[in-house]
Amino acid sequence: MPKVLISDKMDPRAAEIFRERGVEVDEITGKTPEELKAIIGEYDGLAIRSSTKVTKEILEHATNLKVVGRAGIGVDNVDIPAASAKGVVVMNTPFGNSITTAEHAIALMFALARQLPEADASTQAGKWEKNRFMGVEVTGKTLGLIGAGNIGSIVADRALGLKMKVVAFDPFLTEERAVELGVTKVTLDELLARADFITLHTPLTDQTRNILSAENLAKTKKGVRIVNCARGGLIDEAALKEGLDSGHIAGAALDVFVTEPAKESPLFGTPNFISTPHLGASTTEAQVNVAIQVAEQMADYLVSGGVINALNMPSLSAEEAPKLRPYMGLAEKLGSLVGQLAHGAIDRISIHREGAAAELNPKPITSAVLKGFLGTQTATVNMVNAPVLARDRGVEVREIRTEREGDYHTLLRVAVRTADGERSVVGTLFGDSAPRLVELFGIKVEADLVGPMIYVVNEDAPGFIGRIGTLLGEAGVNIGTFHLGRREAGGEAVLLLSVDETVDAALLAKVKALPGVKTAMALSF
Ligand SMILES: NC(=O)c1ccc[n+]([C@@H]2O[C@H](COP(=O)([O-])OP(=O)(O)OC[C@H]3O[C@@H](n4cnc5c(N)ncnc54)[C@H](O)[C@@H]3O)[C@@H](O)[C@H]2O)c1
Ligand SMILES: O=C(O)CC[C@@H](O)C(=O)O
Repeated sequence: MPKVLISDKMDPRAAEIFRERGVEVDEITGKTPEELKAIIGEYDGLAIRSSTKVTKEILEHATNLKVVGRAGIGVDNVDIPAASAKGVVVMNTPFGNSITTAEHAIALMFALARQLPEADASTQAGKWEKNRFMGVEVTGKTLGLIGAGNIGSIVADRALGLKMKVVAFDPFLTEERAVELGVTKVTLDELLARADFITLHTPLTDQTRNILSAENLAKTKKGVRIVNCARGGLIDEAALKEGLDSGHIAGAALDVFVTEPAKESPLFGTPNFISTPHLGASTTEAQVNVAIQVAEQMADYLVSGGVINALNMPSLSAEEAPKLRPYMGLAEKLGSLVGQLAHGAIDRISIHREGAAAELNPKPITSAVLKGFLGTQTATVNMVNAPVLARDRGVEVREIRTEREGDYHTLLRVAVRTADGERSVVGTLFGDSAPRLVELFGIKVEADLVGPMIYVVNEDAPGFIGRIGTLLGEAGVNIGTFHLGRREAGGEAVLLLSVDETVDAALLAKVKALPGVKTAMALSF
């Protein structure tokens, strides 16, 4: 039974769902990194929010770990490259807390517009400073949205409902989507010049870090009010403090900080500055949503191989998984075969799905081909990092589908481009489950690709099979299966033999020395 650790505070529904789905679960929160290292080896899954830092060191101790599930959106606390290198799938729950976070941004915008926290503190201090707190309306004002993804678009919807005008800066926002959202797509400079309120909704990346830098803050309209419920680091906190002190910025509300927990900050105590302790996702509804989603996704993966919302692996639903599994087995074998046989640099792999295979989700099949192919070059490849490794090695990957059925009702064809031209291997599933090679470099040959094998290319001539059989027999090598194919009678022939143990180089040299043999290689699957 797979075992999961919930290491951050999470709604109890998560543990219930794991148990209902046949996954053992421990809830142990508040562990130090050292304590986590000591226990992580026991677990197949790790369910977290933002407190647990899944570092390279933790992953090194996670000998059984298969999946990290983030109950939330941001995965800044997970070393995804290190997880990918270990074949650990990293998932998040991209939608469960979006409404809640958008509502928090709107709440902070209103809190700034009417100075609610300061008015509250003053009133409760018995001051009744009615004349001190003069606010502004949001109606008719321009909201500048930096990032118009899930949360940004909900904020836009709510702001439009409040009769604000919304301008958005997001390099990935299409004109069509902007029209659909009812926002005007603008450049960052236009946004800075026009916005009465600015709200940020991007991830923290090299492009977005300090997107509100001192220079950009200086380009904002005097009296601007700024909200950040996305990630600390999007705003230069020192420059923000200067802008508030000078009065250029009328107010700022931060839910997120460069350093969290933010126990101290030069911003604390600044007039017109509001802060919350990373509460964007903290509503009962959002926490139930993300807890349920993360547990369902992780249990699907651990129990049936379904992959949803993974950041380092293609999606694969729990329904698809059983259907795709035999194809992934076939794909890996074909990738491995072509990796073992094709010589020289390969700069392109094409994966053709034909007949029934054309209907399937291509991504897991592609990952499996690449895993098989790259597995002949490196031991550290897995389904998760295979596409990245292929890209890093300059291998272009093409996915091609043909609905039409040929001789077989379902086929996978893996073709590689080498300096000598394109070479392909083709396989099918017998009985929809048993992987079988049916063509090798243009020659029809049916074979199971299992265990140690010998591949021989020879001239088709009488007596050859007897000679190789005798040679292997004399060397004490037992032949399991024997598969023959040829281009035409008397032409080039291919022989694939499965043997009970790997043949050594000396025996292989004797095979190569047999009359008519052009190539002889040991293969393994
Ligand atoms: N405060 C919280 O508790 C809380 C809760 C949930 C999410 N978040 C954070 O909110 C942020 C947004 O989440 P989301 O679900 O909307 O993400 P999303 O991926 O749906 O949207 C992000 C948007 O940012 C845009 N973007 C990327 N690079 C950009 C750039 N250089 N300039 C402008 N736009 C850029 C993307 O195109 C995308 O549209 C994330 O950082 C997430 O971690 C915080
Ligand atoms: O888990 C939380 O409370 C914060 C979540 C939030 O930062 C997110 O990115 O989803």
